[in-house]
Amino acid sequence: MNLVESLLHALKDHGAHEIFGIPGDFALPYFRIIEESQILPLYTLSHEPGVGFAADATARMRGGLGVAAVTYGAGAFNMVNAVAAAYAEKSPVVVISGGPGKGEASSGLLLHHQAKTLDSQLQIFKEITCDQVKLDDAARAPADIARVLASCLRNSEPVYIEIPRDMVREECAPVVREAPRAIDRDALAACVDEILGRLDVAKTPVLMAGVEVRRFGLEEKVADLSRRLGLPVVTSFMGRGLLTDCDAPLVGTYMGVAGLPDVTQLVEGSDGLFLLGEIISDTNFAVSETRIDLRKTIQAHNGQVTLGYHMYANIPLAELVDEMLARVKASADKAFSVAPHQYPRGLVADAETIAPTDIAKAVNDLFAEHGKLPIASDIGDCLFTAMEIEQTALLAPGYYATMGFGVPAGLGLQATSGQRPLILVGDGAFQMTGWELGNCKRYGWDPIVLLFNNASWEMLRTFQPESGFNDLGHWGFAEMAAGLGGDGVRVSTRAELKAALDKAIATRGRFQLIEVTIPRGVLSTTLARFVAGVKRISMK
Ligand SMILES: Cc1ncc(Cc2c([C@H](C)O)sc(CCOP(=O)(O)OP(=O)(O)O)c2C)c(N)n1
Ligand SMILES: [Mg+2]
Repeated sequence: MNLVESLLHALKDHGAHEIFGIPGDFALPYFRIIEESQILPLYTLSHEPGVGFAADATARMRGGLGVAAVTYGAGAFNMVNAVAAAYAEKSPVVVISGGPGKGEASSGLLLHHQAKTLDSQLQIFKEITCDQVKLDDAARAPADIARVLASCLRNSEPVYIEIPRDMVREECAPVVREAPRAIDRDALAACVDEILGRLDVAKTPVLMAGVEVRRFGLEEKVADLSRRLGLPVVTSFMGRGLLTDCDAPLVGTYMGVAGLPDVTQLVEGSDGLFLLGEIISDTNFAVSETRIDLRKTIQAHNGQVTLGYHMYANIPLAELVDEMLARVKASADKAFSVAPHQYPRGLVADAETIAPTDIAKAVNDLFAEHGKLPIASDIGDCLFTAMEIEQTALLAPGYYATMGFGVPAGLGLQATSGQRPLILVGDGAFQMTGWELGNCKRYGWDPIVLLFNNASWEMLRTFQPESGFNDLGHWGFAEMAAGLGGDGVRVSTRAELKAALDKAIATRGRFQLIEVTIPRGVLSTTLARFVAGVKRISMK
């Protein structure tokens, strides 16, 4: 077996299901082996940011590893932002880059695609990955690959693998998975004792499920644990979509001043807030009505548990949840029932213009009639609108907040799960990566795309209305769909929106782009609450 085949088998063995990529001359040799070996399916896209976002989405949607394959220099550097997003949001993406062969590295010439030194790329990716390797020694390669892929899964963070292009066909032994790292069982037991003790004395304990619960495949177990403990469950803004298909007492999404008052009160009034797998970020906690004293919370994330002023190191989330389940038996007297939140429905299909919350109503009506679709959302008001849509699987960069994620993530979602996605994207973000829809026809993907066209960087305008640079003008997105291989329609009234969604859900095999004209300055209910809340807090 050659070195690339050994890597591909290892990727599959560690949970990769497909590869997204764009080749280059430094990558052609290893792409050839991907293509001829058929070990993992390869999907090529048009721009490396899309490759990174799509690979990230496959890991978020299905678990396991996402794989983004690129060429050296221009390709890899083009993907830095998407990998940074995956790192920030703890998504296990394996970055594979072709690289200069060992012979050419010593040619004394500056190589094309080289930035500063030949190692600059590796150095830059060290800042946004948890482990790295350059496969320049076939004898060492199996152990190096095992180490790096184990790091990727253990930390749920991206890793970087560079393949010198003259190494790809070197004979290489199969990769043997690293043994799981041992943990201190006594420390784990003491930690669980302390957590259960804290929760037991709390009058209003609450469990907040964060993204690590999904990343480590723990949703069902966490739902079971919350029922046994009799804890109401909320998700953070980033964690929206978690536990959707589980039998958990899920109250809603905590968004501080921008969220539902009863959820905000439940979280901010709790004397036992258990943050499980949560990223302690500003988008999750900075807009609290009453500042949450994080020192009084129980925080389990990044492989450690913090209670008050002390911390238990090396407590993997999966081990913690398993140990708690082993200690807490089901107890009917702690059963906790939650009145399901009523999301807006019943769009009036009339000649009125469309507000983002009308879009949420139309989608909720569609879900009620045809069943739910998983959602991939970009950032902007489309993501705030997603908070008004029924709970469903949701992929979105809710913390790192990069634009451009939505469309490629929807393609990755459909490629890895086979499910038809609903993509929510603003006009500004669509201008960045929306063109990846042109790849749908080759692969038979047929997302439904709701393009929120307010002809503006509206989120920026809400905070700086005096700036004219937020005006984007009207692009004819609907007319462009046909040229990209899909169907496009522009809608300006609520009746047109309903008709367009009815047609889209009934049409398979071609992407359906619905360009929704939204009057300038009209925000979703959630974003309006967020802006008012942030302004109110900033004046305190
Ligand atoms: C890659 C990238 N570039 C710039 C930004 C800054 C930024 C926002 C965040 C705050 O940093 S929100 C926003 C405007 C988004 O416009 P659009 O997609 O049309 O959505 P909407 O009109 O609903 O705002 C920008 C430019 C970003 N988040 N990501
Ligand atoms: Mg916009």
